[in-house]
Amino acid sequence: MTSLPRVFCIVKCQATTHGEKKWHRRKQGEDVENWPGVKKNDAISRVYTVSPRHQECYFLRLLLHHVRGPTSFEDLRTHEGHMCGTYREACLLYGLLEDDEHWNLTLEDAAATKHPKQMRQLFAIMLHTCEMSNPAVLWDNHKESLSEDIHYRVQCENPDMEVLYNNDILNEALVDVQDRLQALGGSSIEVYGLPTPQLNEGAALSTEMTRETNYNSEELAAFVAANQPKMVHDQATAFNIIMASIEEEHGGLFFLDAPGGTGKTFVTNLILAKVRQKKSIALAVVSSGIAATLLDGGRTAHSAFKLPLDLSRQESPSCNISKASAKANVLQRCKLIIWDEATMSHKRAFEALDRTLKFLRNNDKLMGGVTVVLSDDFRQTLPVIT
Ligand SMILES: Nc1ncnc2c1ncn2[C@@H]1O[C@H](COP(=O)(O)OP(=O)(O)OP(=O)(O)O)[C@@H](O)[C@H]1O
Repeated sequence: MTSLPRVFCIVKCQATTHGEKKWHRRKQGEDVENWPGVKKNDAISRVYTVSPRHQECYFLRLLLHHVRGPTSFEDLRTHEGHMCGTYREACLLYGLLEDDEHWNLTLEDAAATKHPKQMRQLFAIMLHTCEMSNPAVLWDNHKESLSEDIHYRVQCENPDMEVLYNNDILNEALVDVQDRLQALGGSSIEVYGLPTPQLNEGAALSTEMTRETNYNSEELAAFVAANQPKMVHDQATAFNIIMASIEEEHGGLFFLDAPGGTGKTFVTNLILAKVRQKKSIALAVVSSGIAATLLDGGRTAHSAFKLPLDLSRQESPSCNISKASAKANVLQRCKLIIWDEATMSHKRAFEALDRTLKFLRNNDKLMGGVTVVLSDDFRQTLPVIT
């Protein structure tokens, strides 16, 4: 019964005066050779109208008008042998979408005269109503103007360092654009091809986090490119083993031991740069303040981990860091901890760190699954005489 309307239709019989209705077989055209079930005829038909708001449907409709002889949806999305992930991308490759240059100029003009908050409102309106071809490229071109007020606020909170535009600043701007878009009744921001904002980043723009993420990737890449080839065989072996542990997220505890002046600090600075270059967090701590100046971004272990001062008197000490604090956020996200001059620290300092990392990261592996590199030279430690 379900196929009845496809095969038959009911029409009024012209011959009778009473308008009697009769079933007639539908005109279906001729079969297409090698395509069972497909018919062809010379009838003119209509394609459904689709609103540009239903983005992928709209782009599919656009392609149906321009691509000749497609045999499947995949075929429709394929341009010169490359199958696109979306119909929008295929439309772009076919040159069916208009250039976004006038939207680019609009945002450039706004950047010169408007407050970043007003720019974000403008960008949200543009996303919602202007059917731009590639909003992600516009975001990329103007993300710094769109988040300038947030950058300024973070800079005022951290007057002793030059704050760079980092992912957390851009994330806050994206969250604001998303809120404004939703207030206008628009879709979620990913629908427009923009990065998904992280909503639970309350402590992300804290001084602690800014300090650990405020690195210039290009400068670090240049430093790595200049120094990595200089490593001697043993340095390269240590470097590769530690980098593999970080990249594969195996965690583990390493001890970098070599006589003084043989390049331990050289290797650790290279590892720090390599990790930070990828926007990951790498903490560099040392036991004494003066040695902290030798490591890039170095701090004393007591300051970074809030170690208790009376380590020798406590049986099982742990760091004074609560789970909701900014320090905890840094330790939860960090991939590497380098502890130089490790032989100068009390063994309970390492036990306290181990306990704290396990607790903060909800991970029972050694050091909560973070790769920890201890570095020093026992030969330089004076014998303790009691
Ligand atoms: N492969 C290398 N190529 C060029 N210079 C290097 C290399 N390895 C080490 N150096 C240089 O040698 C000097 C001493 O190295 P470094 O300070 O890293 O040694 P160290 O083992 O940390 O010493 P200490 O135990 O006294 O702290 C530094 O100036 C460093 O830049």
